[in-house]
Amino acid sequence: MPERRGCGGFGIDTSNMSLIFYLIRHSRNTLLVAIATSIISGLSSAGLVALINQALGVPMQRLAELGLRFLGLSVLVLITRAISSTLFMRLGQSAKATLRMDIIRRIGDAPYQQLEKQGGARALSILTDDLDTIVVFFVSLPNLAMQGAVITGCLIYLGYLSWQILLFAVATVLIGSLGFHLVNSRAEFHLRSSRRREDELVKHFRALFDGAKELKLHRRRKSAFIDGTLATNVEAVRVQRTRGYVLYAAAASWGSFIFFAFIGCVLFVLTQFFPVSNHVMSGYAVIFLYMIMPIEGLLSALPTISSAKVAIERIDAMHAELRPEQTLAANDAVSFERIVLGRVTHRYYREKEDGVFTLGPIDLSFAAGEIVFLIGGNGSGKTTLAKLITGLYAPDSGRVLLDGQTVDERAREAYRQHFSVVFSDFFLFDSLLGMKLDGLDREAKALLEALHLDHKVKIENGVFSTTELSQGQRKRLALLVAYLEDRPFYLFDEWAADQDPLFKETFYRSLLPELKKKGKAVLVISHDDRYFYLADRYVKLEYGQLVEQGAGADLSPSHVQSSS
Ligand SMILES: Nc1ncnc2c1ncn2[C@@H]1O[C@H](COP(=O)(O)OP(=O)(O)OP(=O)(O)O)[C@@H](O)[C@H]1O
Repeated sequence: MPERRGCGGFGIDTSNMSLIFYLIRHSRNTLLVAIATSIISGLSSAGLVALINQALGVPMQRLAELGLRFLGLSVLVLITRAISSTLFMRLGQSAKATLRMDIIRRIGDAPYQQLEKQGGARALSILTDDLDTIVVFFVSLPNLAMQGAVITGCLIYLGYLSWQILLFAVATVLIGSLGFHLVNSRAEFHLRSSRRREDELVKHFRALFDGAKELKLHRRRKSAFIDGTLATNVEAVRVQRTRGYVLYAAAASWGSFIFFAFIGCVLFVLTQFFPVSNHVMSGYAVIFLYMIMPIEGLLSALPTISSAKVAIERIDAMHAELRPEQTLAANDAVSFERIVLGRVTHRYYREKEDGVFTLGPIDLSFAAGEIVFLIGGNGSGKTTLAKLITGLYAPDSGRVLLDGQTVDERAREAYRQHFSVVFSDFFLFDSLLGMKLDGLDREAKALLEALHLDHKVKIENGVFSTTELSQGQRKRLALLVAYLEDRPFYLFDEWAADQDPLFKETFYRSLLPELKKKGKAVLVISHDDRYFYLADRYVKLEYGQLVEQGAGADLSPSHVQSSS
């Protein structure tokens, strides 16, 4: 049975499950122990208050016995608090690691088209800020649980002293929560908006580095970008965050006010209607004093809880959007005879221009041992066609056939393993990832020499000594990686554009024929018209349509002859 891929990380399909539930399930036992110890610790603290109050009213000879119980409870508080803090700390970090790997795997499994559309800014911001927010929440959980337990314990003791007061306390909590809920939902709205703004900011932060040359060379551009675009976004985040936190502060003040109003009503009003003994009265006072800290603690933790909620929503949303490709696991492809494109199309919808670019319908075929040149003007759709041919894009309509078999979603991952590609916007990893190491260094060194890179780059255990090279040299290194991949279909997107004339010659006259001789299919996207005639076949695109094709020899080399 072929292995089915495309599930969430850790082999669990999390697609229909909120991540937080997945996390809770993932570490259920630890979480249960951590919560239980927090509650025990909180209740024991409340027990200490009850003991203190009891001690105020008992005869001297019972003090020793109460003292022993007090000592026992104190030790219990100490141990349970230490256990719960440690466990929650570990849970926080493991939640972060789990979520991080889960998101990374999701991104790895998502269709290229989706990644291209989404861009990296939001994912980066989730992988850093949102996950940190969740850790902060986990770390504050033991305190929250303990404070909750202290309050519950105090309320129970209050109920034991007087059930009427308990009822009044419950009514107060309900009224308090109602007001709090109204403020909180508004504060969350501001938090959400500010997080979205921050995604934009991450994009601009990148431009600050990627566009450093363009900014340095143009003072007004730099000032428009920094004082305009960036400052506007930074300011918008400041305003929204401030509004959110001010609302939380208002909610916390409201909570405090309600609590003190409750104490005032009990001590100064209700005791008039339900007279109590001095002992019960002092019990109320001790409980109220003891409850102030945890209540303030809970109220000040509101932003942490809400931020974690927003972070989880964002992770869930990204999870839902990054639908993994339902592919079968793929091995390296050995060979193929023919790849056929049957009336394939691809459309880009351009929101800003309110228009579409349509490539196709295109009929094409490629055979092993053949060199094909893909030519055409800028924006005619050559790179888009390359992404369709290599399986990075699924056709919007039409189909791709590999040796007569339709390449559907399940087969696409295996299909992609047929291609070694150097795109014009290629990315160069600093090591030969995913390749077998035996003999690799030797082969790579020979290629470094052939590509005149041996004086610049060394290779040791598949790791390049540097990738800090000129653009043309980096392209040669990318070509080396493609060579070592040794796959049946080679695609070069304007590879020779950055090469000096000598290397252009080597590329078109030696490297390409060599690949052909090895039985590889080769597709070369090129604007070098002086070499077009070297192709076995050429295809020409204009405005997304295949307008011309024929034998390379039909394209006159007169240009070459006259210039040489
Ligand atoms: N990711 C994208 N989203 C939306 N439109 C796109 C995207 N990529 C390309 N396009 C549009 O599709 C058209 C074809 O682009 P493509 O990169 O395929 O052209 P090309 O023939 O490779 O051009 P060049 O010779 O300049 O590299 C262009 O008009 C471009 O604006």
